[in-house]
Amino acid sequence: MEYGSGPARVTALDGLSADLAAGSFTAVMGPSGSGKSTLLHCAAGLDRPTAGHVTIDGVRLADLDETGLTLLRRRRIGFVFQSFNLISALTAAQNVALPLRLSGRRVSTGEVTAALAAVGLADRAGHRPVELSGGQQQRVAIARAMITEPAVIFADEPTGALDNQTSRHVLELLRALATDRGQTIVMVTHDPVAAAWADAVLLLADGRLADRLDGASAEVIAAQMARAEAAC
Ligand SMILES: Nc1ncnc2c1ncn2[C@@H]1O[C@H](COP(=O)(O)OP(=O)(O)OP(=O)(O)O)[C@@H](O)[C@H]1O
Repeated sequence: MEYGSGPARVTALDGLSADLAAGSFTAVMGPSGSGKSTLLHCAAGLDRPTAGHVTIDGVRLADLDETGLTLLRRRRIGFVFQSFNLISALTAAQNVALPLRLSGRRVSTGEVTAALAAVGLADRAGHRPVELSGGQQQRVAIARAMITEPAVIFADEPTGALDNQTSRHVLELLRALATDRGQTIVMVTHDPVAAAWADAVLLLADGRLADRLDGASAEVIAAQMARAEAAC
């Protein structure tokens, strides 16, 4: 994936190839500028790579026009961001229902209540984001991401703004989505403790896949990260 042209050209991803199995939980790590966000954006169909291709749930993204891509994102992909990105004027329940409304599906209260219950917030359905803690807001964001039963959930630093205890709760939820519901989770993180919840860690350096760690502990991940940062 290249940005810009001429002397301003930047190769953000270079020859990176990864196959993420359905129902797997993958963490993406690497020094600042190593291409993590670019990878997430390309993989989620938010950016089109200048070369190479992305296949999600059997669909080649390059074969879709903008409308097709938008529909795929709405129906097959969920997003969770570091800053929660909830709509402040809407209640928790209305925020969770939004992806269903956007994809033109009828919204049943039962469905929304079930999603909020799955993240432990059944009793906060009528609260607006400002009336919820950071961890509760992130759990609403996860309920919103899972309501369409997407094939893949992309999470960009989902615990970056949370304390340890609250992060743990959010990571348990993401882990359960992969293990219990077979959803594929791809999470960018700087935190080796968060990454240790994943099945595998992709370590990027300079837009390339520098290493892949399977089932590694937080200590092993931290040591590899330190090595990668020292090499930068
Ligand atoms: N829109 C853009 N235009 C030009 N260059 C870009 C653009 N987006 C990213 N880049 C460049 O591509 C490279 C990878 O950036 P990216 O944001 O993917 O890194 P990152 O690993 O997510 O970094 P961080 O941890 O700091 O968020 C960087 O050199 C960055 O400057």
